[in-house]
Amino acid sequence: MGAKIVTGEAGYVLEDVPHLSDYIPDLPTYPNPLQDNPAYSVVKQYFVDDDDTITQKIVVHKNTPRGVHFRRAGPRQKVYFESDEVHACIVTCGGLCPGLNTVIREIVCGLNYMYGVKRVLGIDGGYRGFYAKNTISLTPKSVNDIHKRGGTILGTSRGGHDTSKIVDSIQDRGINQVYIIGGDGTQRGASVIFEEVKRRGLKVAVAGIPKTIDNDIPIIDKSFGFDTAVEEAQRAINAAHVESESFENCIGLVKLMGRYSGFIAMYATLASRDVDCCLIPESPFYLEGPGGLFEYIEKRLKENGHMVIVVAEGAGQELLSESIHSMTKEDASGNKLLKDVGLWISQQIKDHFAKKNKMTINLKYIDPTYMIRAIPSNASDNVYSTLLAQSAVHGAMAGYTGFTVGLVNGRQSYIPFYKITEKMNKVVITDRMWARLLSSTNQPSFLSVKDVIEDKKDEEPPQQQVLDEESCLDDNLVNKENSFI
Ligand SMILES: Nc1ncnc2c1ncn2[C@@H]1O[C@H](COP(=O)(O)OP(=O)(O)OP(=O)(O)O)[C@@H](O)[C@H]1O
Ligand SMILES: O=P(O)(O)OC[C@H]1O[C@](O)(CO)[C@@H](O)[C@@H]1O
Ligand SMILES: [Mg+2]
Repeated sequence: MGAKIVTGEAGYVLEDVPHLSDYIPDLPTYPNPLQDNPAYSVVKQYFVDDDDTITQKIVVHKNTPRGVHFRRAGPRQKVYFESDEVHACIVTCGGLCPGLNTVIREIVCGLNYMYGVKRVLGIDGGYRGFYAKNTISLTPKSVNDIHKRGGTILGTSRGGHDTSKIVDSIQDRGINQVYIIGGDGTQRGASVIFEEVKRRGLKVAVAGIPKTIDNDIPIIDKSFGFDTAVEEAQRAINAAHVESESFENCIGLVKLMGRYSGFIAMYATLASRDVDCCLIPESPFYLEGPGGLFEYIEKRLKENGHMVIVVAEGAGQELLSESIHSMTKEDASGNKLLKDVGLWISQQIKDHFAKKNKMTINLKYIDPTYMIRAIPSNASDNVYSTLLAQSAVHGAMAGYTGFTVGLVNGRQSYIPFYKITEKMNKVVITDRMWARLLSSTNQPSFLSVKDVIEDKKDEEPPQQQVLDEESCLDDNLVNKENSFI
């Protein structure tokens, strides 16, 4: 389906989400049952006005266009489903992330407590569970405690997305609301499910809830579970620091998740203050020679006797592919399989210092990657996950479909799938946040002045990346940094 674009004065653009009534004529509407709910009856203007939209661009100049907006999430006065007509299902796909169980819990409880919906199914083990497994019945009672546990009670998987089998299963089971929790790949899968549902003319609302521990989804302020992951990473960094302080010439090395986006490593480094060097996929580095990593390590050890290095799993992959050849190239979803930068860099450092009898060093390597995503979410991610789940429920009940729910500049919004899947959110190393990190660690930038000038001469701006306050005036660019600071 083509984009639903509404324009207004002063360069206002609404990138709207699809609605069931776009392709099913004469759908009946019903008063929102929340109007009789005692908890909400005291709230003035509880229902969201249909004209409410959220701006993507928060820093503007006097004469710049108002730019892209998204539909504000929340309960509507009229709903498109009667309570006992709803038959919902929930699926979780891709990697784990703290908060998954909270989102599941709050969809089930939100549907039940706010809209009186009793029939909710869990799909077992990701997309393939639609056609290859039995479903799990979910009630407020059965999900009551799950937010205290890590992982997903539904199980998850990569690969196995067979659109027509999935939509057949939706149709055969009489499901009319589908809640899909997952990362960029999952949202791409959700988008094709929506297209197929629409092609068949089904009254089925498809709602995505974005999940990514790497924080690599664009538009949204940040992903649920990210704060928890950064907090948990502190424990590994602290251990690396304690170890490195206790031995002579000791390097504590911590590998964190971050396939293409180094946000966890960057924020964990900024939070810790004990890190001397942070390596991320977006910032190429080199080992040998002036300005290289070995020279910096030698300097820090001479100055301080110890150091801590944090490396994101996707960092330096171009260096590794020169020296390690691996047979398996992709996972079941088609994501490139990475080589272990932590082990590789540990060996390179040891070899370098052993080679010329340069210095006797100790190196302690800590790999907590799965530990930081398998834990339950912290308090703030629990609240965040709850709001996302409730917004998704309000959207589906109001007949919206083909949307991902997300926080944009601190407000819950409905975002069309294509905005979420067309780009990837990455750290912009020529922006202020990375400069803050460099000035906090004092590590080399691994960029010569010439590189920076060359970079700036590049015709294409870095369109899909998180930008700093001053660089968000271009309509095409994504500004997300304000919500982080
Ligand atoms: N282009 C696509 N079309 C249909 N389905 C897709 C597409 N890309 C991925 N999927 C499906 O989405 C599911 C999850 O994808 P993937 O394993 O890439 O994880 P993800 O959602 O990106 O999460 P994360 O990367 O955070 O772990 C898989 O079942 C995969 O088959
Ligand atoms: O080993 P798995 O489960 O495929 O997951 C690893 C990948 O998943 C992620 O955590 C994203 O979900 C990446 O950071 C990591 O590369
Ligand atoms: Mg992904």
